[in-house]
Amino acid sequence: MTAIETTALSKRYDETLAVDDLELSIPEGVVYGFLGPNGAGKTTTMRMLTGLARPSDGSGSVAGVSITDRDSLRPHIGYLPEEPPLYEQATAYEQLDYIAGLRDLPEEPTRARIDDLLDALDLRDDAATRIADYSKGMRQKTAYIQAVLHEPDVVFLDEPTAGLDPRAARTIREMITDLADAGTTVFLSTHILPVVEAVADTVGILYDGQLVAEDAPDALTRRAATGETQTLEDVFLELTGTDHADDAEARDG
Ligand SMILES: Nc1ncnc2c1ncn2[C@@H]1O[C@H](COP(=O)(O)OP(=O)(O)OP(=O)(O)O)[C@@H](O)[C@H]1O
Repeated sequence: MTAIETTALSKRYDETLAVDDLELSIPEGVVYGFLGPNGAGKTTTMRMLTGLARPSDGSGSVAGVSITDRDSLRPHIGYLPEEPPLYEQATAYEQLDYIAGLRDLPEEPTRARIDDLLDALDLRDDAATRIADYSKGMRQKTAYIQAVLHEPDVVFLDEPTAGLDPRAARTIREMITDLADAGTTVFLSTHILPVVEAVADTVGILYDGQLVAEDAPDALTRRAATGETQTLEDVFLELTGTDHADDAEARDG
């Protein structure tokens, strides 16, 4: 089964066509690196795929569930947004217990899982401190645990390593790979290209709401004509540079 499928998925905000006829077909157990310049439509896409924004046109399904059926979608997905919703007055323990309760997770294995994840991210010693007193990285770790706690089929991660120290960033990269190895599909949006190079099976590049490239990272960076290898950054800059901007201008008038 495909984990994420969209057909002509589009989102318009007044004059702005934020996502334009997006076609995705992402198999289960894949890490999909979703790249694009600022304003390309990545967050809008993720908000549609997680049921938080209604498509203007087109359709999509995640884990076999229509993205417009938000209640049915919820147990199947986890989402780490750019600005995660956390209760400032709660401790990480309280926050994660609360989320576990909302999701009706069984108490005992969930508590052990929370401890394991807190340990892995080196947050257990601070788990009884109020989130209001956390650093950006500590918040990010809490939000990451919140997104994967219920072992969803598909996880959407927006800049998961933002604000993390190198050790924590590496742990998250390893966790992403482990998730995919266990059959979870990871939809990863980040501007940190080495993270994508390290973990993604497939890379999609969004520009002006449209998918302008999609392939395995090594296929994207290999220049078929010359046999040379480019970096992912070279490919990104080439595909989202002035040539495409001219195309987009010509298309939109
Ligand atoms: N709620 C909204 N109302 C109006 N326009 C919006 C809204 N959300 C996004 N947009 C517009 O849609 C376009 C795509 O925005 P989006 O946030 O999806 O981009 P992005 O690729 O996530 O960018 P970044 O890398 O900067 O996070 C932008 O032109 C943005 O101004």
